[in-house]
Amino acid sequence: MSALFDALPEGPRTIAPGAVHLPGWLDLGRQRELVEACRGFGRGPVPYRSARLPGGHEMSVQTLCLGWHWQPYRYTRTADDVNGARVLDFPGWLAAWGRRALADAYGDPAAAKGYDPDTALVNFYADSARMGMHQDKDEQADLPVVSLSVGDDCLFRFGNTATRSKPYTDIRLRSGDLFVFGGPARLAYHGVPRIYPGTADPECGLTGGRLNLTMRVTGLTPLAG
Ligand SMILES: O=C(O)CCC(=O)C(=O)O
Ligand SMILES: [Fe+2]
Repeated sequence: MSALFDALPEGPRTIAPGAVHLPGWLDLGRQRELVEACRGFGRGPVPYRSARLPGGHEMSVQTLCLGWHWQPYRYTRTADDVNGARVLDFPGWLAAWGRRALADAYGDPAAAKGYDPDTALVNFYADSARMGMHQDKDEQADLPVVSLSVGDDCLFRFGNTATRSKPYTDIRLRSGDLFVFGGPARLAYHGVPRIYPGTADPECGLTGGRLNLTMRVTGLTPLAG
């Protein structure tokens, strides 16, 4: 296990082949660092916003993107549904966290070494925000998604690759938890049916709500978009 991060209070839990939950992967100091970084991203050229779905419905989470801008359901370099600005570059330190996450989740440092995420979606959930069951399938690469959570606990529902309904596993994701899904679980449906307000340790850097960052490999070329 990495020296940069505290020893895990519980070991990794395999939820499905390719899907691993590592409770408490980020210590409180790292959680605060991530919160601070995400606050800083919001002062960048593109603010957090609630994405609008093609049917007109606005998502209840507020999202900011790094590297590539995601809008339902595609990636572009500029935030065309916000203010047209180019999103911030994907930070090198975050890619390093992603490699460490993969090494810890799968116990395969060699495979983790080549992981080079080029986009991240940072989601902020207020108390009543939620995210419906969906697949992360706008990427053109099949490399794993690395998910980090800080702030209030949530109910995270991790399902199967065929339908948005059962069978699924309900997991409580807490501040500092890492969840990785790749391989046969890469296209599994997942969602966040609820947040548990007031459950975060204020020392994590967030006094309310939940922050989740997922990093991914788009498989898009830098000249596109
Ligand atoms: O908030 C989470 O834990 C999941 C977020 C998610 O599924 C997404 O951004 O695609
Ligand atoms: Fe997702």
